[in-house]
Amino acid sequence: MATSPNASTTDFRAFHGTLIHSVTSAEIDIIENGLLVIAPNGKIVKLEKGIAQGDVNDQLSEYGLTADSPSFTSLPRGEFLIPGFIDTHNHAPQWTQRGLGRGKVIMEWLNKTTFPHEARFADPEYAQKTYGLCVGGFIKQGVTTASYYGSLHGEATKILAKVCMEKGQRAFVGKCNMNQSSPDYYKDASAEESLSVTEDFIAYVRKLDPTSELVTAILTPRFAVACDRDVLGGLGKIASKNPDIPIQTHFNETIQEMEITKSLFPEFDNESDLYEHFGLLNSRSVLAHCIYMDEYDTGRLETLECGVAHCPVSNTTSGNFGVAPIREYLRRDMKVGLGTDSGGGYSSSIIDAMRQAFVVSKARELNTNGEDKPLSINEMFYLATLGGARVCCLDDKIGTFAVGKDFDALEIKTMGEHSGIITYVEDYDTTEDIFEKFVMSGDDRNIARVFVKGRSIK
Ligand SMILES: O=c1[nH]c(=O)c2nc[nH]c2[nH]1
Repeated sequence: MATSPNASTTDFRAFHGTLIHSVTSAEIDIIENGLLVIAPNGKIVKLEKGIAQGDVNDQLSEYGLTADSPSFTSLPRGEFLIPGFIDTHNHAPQWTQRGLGRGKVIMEWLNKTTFPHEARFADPEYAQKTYGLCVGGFIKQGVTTASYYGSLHGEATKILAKVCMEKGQRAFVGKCNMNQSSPDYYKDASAEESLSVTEDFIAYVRKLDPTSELVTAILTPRFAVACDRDVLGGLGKIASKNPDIPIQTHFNETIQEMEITKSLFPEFDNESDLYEHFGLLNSRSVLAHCIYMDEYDTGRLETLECGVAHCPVSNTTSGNFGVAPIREYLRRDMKVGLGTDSGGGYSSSIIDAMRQAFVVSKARELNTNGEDKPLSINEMFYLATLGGARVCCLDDKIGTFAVGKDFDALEIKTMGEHSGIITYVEDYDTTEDIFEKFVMSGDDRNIARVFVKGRSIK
């Protein structure tokens, strides 16, 4: 068993200043003079609003802290805390191919750009080096939780899980199942092998992190195109035997992919029926893209409480310009969050994903003659935080600063040495202005510290 990253933390930690988190998909709470106290186990034990600087010591005394303690942070103007970003769809092996193959449609991009690259993860040394860079790179950009696809290799995917654990990132990690429609050099040897490597991987993760404090195995059929009926059915059985294990796949991503799916599985009229038949759609399912949706598919995902991983950068820059109906998902209060789809897109930043989600929502407004209004700043932020937590069924644990949740957070700085190239903060800016400047023009230089379960990991 790996040592818990919090084992050496013995002190309470506290912050005083501006705290910003979502209340609903459309509303944020900007808490001025907030006081947040975090217990040594990483849980938030106190959240108070409107505490004057002079009253901080009184509020902290029961935790053995004062305003002079090293684990107390006072956030001056231009600095604030937000919940950590949640990347609901991320291909870890594609870290070193981001941006490659723009303009290719999905099958050409997979065959020419992606599979030759992912095949390199047969080499554990390459996996160790690349996954270290990948997980470190996402942490640097404020991703406190990621849902990762690994490659098809069991050993490399174990390395990915271990790297997340060691670096302290919360993660779902999945061995990618794919035993058809790909070249022989990058394909599971058989359905049996695909499933047995998956079960071995699940057992490994259960040992690595027995209570899923940070790392959880996730079932990862790449997409129906890449899996035969035995693999899909076998994964469905594993899902029903392991009700704590989430499932991720790609769903209604491109017209080409949907046509190939139909030709391989003619007995199903749509992808909802297909994945549901094999036991892969439930409240733990994280479905990437969900772009080309009719009322039937949308209704099934709503009824089955599946989560949608919206990946606006890859949806609009690989092959077609895919406009997912996010306003409709929000209207129905479906679970929807953001994915960088690192590799599928060119950016590994959730801040970029927020902004591109806005661009896509403007396109959707055009496509619907103004009916689907564009996303607001608050909605973009919700998708990156609480929305993502809901997609991962982790909203009882993370996504806001509610007492009892784990402290997964980003300390944002917009002035001085951390200002980077953010839109300049003027004396007359309100906190709302500064927050909007961060969402629309900030980057990783504004993310001074990253916390997962109360532990500082950047
Ligand atoms: O964006 C994507 N990235 C992938 O690796 C992939 N595989 C199937 N479908 C996919 N879509």
